[in-house]
Amino acid sequence: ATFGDFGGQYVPEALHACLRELEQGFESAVADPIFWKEFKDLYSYIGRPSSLHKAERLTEHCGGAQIWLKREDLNHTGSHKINNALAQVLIAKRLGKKKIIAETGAGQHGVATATACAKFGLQCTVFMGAEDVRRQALNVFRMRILGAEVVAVTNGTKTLRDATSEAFRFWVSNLQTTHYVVGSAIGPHPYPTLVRTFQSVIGNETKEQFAKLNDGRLPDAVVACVGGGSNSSGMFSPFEKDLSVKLLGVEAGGDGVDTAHHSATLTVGRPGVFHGVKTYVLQDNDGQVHDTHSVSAGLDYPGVGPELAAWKASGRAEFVAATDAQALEGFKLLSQLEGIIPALESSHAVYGAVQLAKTMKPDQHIVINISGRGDKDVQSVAEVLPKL
Ligand SMILES: Cc1ncc(COP(=O)(O)O)c(/C=N/[C@H](C(=O)O)[C@@H](O)C(C)C)c1O
Repeated sequence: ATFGDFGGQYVPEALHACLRELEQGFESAVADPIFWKEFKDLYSYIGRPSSLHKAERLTEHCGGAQIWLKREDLNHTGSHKINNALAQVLIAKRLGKKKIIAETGAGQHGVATATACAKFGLQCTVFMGAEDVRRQALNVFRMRILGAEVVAVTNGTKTLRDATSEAFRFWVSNLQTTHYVVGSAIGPHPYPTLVRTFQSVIGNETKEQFAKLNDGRLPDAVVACVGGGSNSSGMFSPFEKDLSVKLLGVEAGGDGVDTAHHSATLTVGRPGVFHGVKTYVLQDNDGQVHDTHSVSAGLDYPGVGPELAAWKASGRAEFVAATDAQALEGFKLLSQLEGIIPALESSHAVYGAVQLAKTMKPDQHIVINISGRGDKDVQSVAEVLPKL
């Protein structure tokens, strides 16, 4: 399946059989009411539906649109990652897999996968760049306490792209027994479709909750941060056909998109193949993939989901970048105006939404997806707190 010119399976022959098996497992699961009942039975474990409520003081601060918050940070384990991890582990069980592997950067996806494996009794190994092991130590402790093995990956830049490459290398030689739970809407088909399908619980709930609170109407804009693209495609996809709803994705502008230190793949990248899929990539003129930077580990990735690349190409969604400093501003605003400490990843969406809200009228409405909570980040923010 492709998304316009994007998507596909650019992988070695060795992976074709297991991707076909996964595609069949995914399609039979989504067609099976028993699977959806199993998934729905997990809602009380996750804490679904996550709440949608007004951000009164943030709205007042901006003096423009009414701002609403979709609280994926309140899910069990602290982010939206649990939605996809649980669904993929259910599918792995239906495929008779005994072992689960995952990659992680911020550690949230690793914790979500370790949690799902503890819940369903599968062996779990998480690959994590050694640099990320250092900067997200809290989540490494959590993964280990949950019974997962954490493999610190020391080659390359020791961050997410190396962890993902290592996870694929391990998977190729363990295909029969192992399912790779990919953490974002990236990778070869069927992963982008599969991950977006399970994350679209975010946008579907938002649409229903907002209508109930606002006489059946739609919001005027929905905003989400963009790393690999799972929380954004999950929030955007249910609104894709509602053309009156603006879709705004906020990427990691790092030290500035005019510098070499950022992860703004859709803002300044261009079409290419990366991690098995045709999408947008941050690359130089010879196609060498750039090293990236972001204050948030979860957005620190040179690729992005092919569905977002197609929405950029078609103009259905708009993408902007927020720098590290602007994300820290968003982190501070939500903490001090709403009493909610957001993940640094989500802080990018807060900043982008605040800028947009200021250009809109008080009778218009914006929903921000708060993809995760900031406990994991308070240590690194504390270092820059005086400047906050
Ligand atoms: C709280 C939070 N918010 C947003 C993101 C960005 O991931 P997407 O929603 O897939 O764009 C993340 C991404 N976290 C991943 C992780 O925890 O491993 C990330 O580092 C990798 C899966 C890409 C996140 O943790």
